[in-house]
Amino acid sequence: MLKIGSYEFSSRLLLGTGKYPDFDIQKQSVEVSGAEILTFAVRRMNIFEASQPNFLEKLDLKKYTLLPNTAGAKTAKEAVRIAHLAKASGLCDMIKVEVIGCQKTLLPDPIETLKAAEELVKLGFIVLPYTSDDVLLAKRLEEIGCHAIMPGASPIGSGQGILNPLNLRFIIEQAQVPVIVDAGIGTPSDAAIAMELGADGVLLNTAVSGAKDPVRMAKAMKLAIEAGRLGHDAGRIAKNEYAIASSPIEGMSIG
Ligand SMILES: CC(=O)[C@@H](O)[C@H](O)COP(=O)(O)O
Repeated sequence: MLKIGSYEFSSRLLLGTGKYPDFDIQKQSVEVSGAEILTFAVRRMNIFEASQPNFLEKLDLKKYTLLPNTAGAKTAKEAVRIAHLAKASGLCDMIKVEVIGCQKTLLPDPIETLKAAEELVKLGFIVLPYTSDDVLLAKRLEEIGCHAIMPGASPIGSGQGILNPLNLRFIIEQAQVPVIVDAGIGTPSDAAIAMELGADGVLLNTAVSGAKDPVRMAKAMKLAIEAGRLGHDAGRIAKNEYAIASSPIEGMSIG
């Protein structure tokens, strides 16, 4: 079970809802992924205008927990304002804090992210900040009361996979709240590695929505995340410098 604040989920895949070729493919991808948490940019939605086109309109929203995100915010103040909008729409009291500090790399601004997260925790939101893979910043975010930490694997949409597995491992080792690897996942094996490292979940979007066959990729991601988790829980063997025979013959008499 993935527990975030008072919420519990059986799927450890969190899926983004943007950039699909069309809404039917989005719907099928979401369904086969088994994801229970869907994230969306509040700024992209006409949350108060039922008559306006809505990019979540094909989805049966009763089946999912919506995780609004503050994409588009460049300051803590903007992120807090977007979070208030999301809460006022009654969609969910969880918020993914995303405060981007650089438009070219889309890397998060650590100071504004920390400020926004701190304020939103105080206001009673369930706060999931998207952060870099900085180990000490992850610690600070947990200390101020964030309910999960979402370190990036690599820049959003880059599909480069996990650039610094050691940092992710340190973040995971020290965390008492769920760690959800977010952004930069390119392939199912990237997602599996995140889970093998001990992550509690993976949030991804582009790897599925931009795949040649998004529906198949959504299924592959589901299976990879399940396999990675299973592998982690099963406990990997130690790495050895030299070979160790798989079928030991010591003590056996060979005629
Ligand atoms: C949808 C969302 O929240 C993105 O900002 C997220 O970080 C996913 O990144 P990828 O598209 O690289 O998976």
